[in-house]
Amino acid sequence: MFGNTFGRCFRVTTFGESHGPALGLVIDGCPAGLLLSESDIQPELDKRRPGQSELTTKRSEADRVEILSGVFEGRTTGMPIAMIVRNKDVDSSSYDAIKDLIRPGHADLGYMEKFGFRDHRGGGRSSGRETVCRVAAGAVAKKLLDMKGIRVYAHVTSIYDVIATDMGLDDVINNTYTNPVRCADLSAAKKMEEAIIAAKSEGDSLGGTVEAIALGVPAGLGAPVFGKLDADLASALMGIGAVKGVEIGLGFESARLRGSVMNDEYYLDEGVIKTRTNYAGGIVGGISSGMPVVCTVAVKPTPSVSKPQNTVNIVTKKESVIEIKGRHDPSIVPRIVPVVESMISLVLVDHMIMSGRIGPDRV
Ligand SMILES: Cc1cc2nc3c(=O)[nH]c(=O)nc-3n(C[C@H](O)[C@H](O)[C@H](O)COP(=O)(O)O)c2cc1C
Ligand SMILES: C=C(O[C@@H]1CC(C(=O)O)=C[C@@H](OP(=O)(O)O)[C@H]1O)C(=O)O
Repeated sequence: MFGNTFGRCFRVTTFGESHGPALGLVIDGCPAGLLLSESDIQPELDKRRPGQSELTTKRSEADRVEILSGVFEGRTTGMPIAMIVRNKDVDSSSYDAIKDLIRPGHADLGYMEKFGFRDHRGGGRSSGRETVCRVAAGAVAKKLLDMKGIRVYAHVTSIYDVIATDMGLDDVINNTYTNPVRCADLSAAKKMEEAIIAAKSEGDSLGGTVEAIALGVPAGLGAPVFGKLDADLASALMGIGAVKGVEIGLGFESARLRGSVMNDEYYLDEGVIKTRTNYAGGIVGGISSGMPVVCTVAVKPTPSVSKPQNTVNIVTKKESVIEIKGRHDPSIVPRIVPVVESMISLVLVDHMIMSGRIGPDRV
């Protein structure tokens, strides 16, 4: 079945369900010789794991990663790297009451139409829990990119109507993971936190935006027609649950500008061609320009809310009302930040290997 594998050269297959015994992944195409242990992966999983604050689902998972293969004497072997994370705090009981009701905004109906059955215990493969696998794979990608001087940072820029001020790179690097909102503007982070808690107390949820920047990306990544770098990034980011929009550079704002304003004009810096602005977000013609790659994603509010909502009972075929109890993120936005970093890292490492900048066999 296609749909569970990412990538062309650095391929990642994920498996497992949110309410099964474990989730896991296999990376095929990681070059040999990379120093790798669980301690490289765990800190990234710790940024994403649930149950860390009032702003997240109460499901309490340690998300301890185990490497099962592909590493010998502390280095990757070039063979498939398999990892698992065991589910420790599964509680399917809250789903019993909504067994026959499809949740508005969640994947229930689509999965049922496609596969012809309904596993009512949580979201299964459509659960945000699956992103634990993407973050584990992203940690390996980040290590490979780091060796080439490429770093990827994401941070929350808005939650509903609270907007962070433009942050400098140092603030993004130093502040983002110091607060539960994952926002580099600390005073906006406080207001965002209050907004999420207020929505939660009303049985509701909030969305927002996350910006990401990749530094050190060399010019020349991406293909001119198919496999454009911006198209691959959009696909990878849109493939994260709850992401409803992706912008590269100025994105939708560019539709309101004139060409003379939007164009990043060139100049010579001691013989090197550069641009002073970066409205294109570091990609022109599907190929990286050497400027930082900048993307923004729009994240919808969590679909599972406890406010009553209209739906349909799939057994009685009658209209009904659903009230979702259980453990849910009142906003997905803070928890998606490391997932965004991971998906961008996976796309970049794939292109680095594809273009020969990282050797396919050994680092
Ligand atoms: C990190 C993360 C956490 C999520 N947490 C929840 C949650 O607690 N409850 C929920 O209903 N949806 C949650 N979602 C969103 C659903 O998984 C997603 O909305 C669903 O799969 C439908 O996909 P779509 O929104 O992309 O159409 C989460 C998503 C991510 C990425
Ligand atoms: C467990 C995680 O988030 C889950 C994402 C999720 C969903 O529907 O996406 C629903 C909730 O899970 P459950 O199925 O246990 O009710 C969240 O707790 C996680 O991200 O690790």
